[in-house]
Amino acid sequence: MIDGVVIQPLKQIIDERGKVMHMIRSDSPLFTKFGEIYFSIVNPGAVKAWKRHLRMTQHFAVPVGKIKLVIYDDRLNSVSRKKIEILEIGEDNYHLVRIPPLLWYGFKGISKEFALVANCTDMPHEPVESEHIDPYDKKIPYNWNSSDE
Ligand SMILES: Cc1cn([C@H]2C[C@H](O)[C@@H](COP(=O)(O)OP(=O)(O)O[C@H]3O[C@H](C)C(=O)[C@H](O)[C@H]3O)O2)c(=O)[nH]c1=O
Repeated sequence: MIDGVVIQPLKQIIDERGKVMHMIRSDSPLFTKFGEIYFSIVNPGAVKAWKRHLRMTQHFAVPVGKIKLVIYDDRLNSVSRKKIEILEIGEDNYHLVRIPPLLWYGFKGISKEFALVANCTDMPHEPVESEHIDPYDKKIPYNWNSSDE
């Protein structure tokens, strides 16, 4: 596991009318501070990568569809430096994932229909505190065309 990444199963309360899907609450040990909640839609097969936030901690949940979420640690003094974490999360494997600042991450839509990524952050979005590199940049040892088998 990459140092600082937390993966927590989330509850779904299902009945004949639909369901309630938990995400995060202020008395959760994962919660620090509220910044913003926004949603990212990922089309099937689309890759949104690589991104890195300098100050923002993010909490992802995917209540619709499914994504492959890949996180890469190249933090200089990290105990998990050079480690890659590959997770498949979505409505059928419903989890909250905390991504601390300074980790590279990206995700790919792997469901038949679009996936919806809900992101609860500890600060409002600021374009200057995030960095982006090409999904196929050799700096990150992961191939988005890989089946990960
Ligand atoms: C988040 C945001 C984005 N934008 C603009 C910037 C781009 O021109 C466009 C698409 O943004 P981006 O390519 O970053 O979208 P996603 O790939 O869905 O990523 C977003 O949602 C995932 C989950 C992340 O983790 C990112 O940090 C977050 O930016 O919207 C804004 O103008 N305001 C905003 O608050």
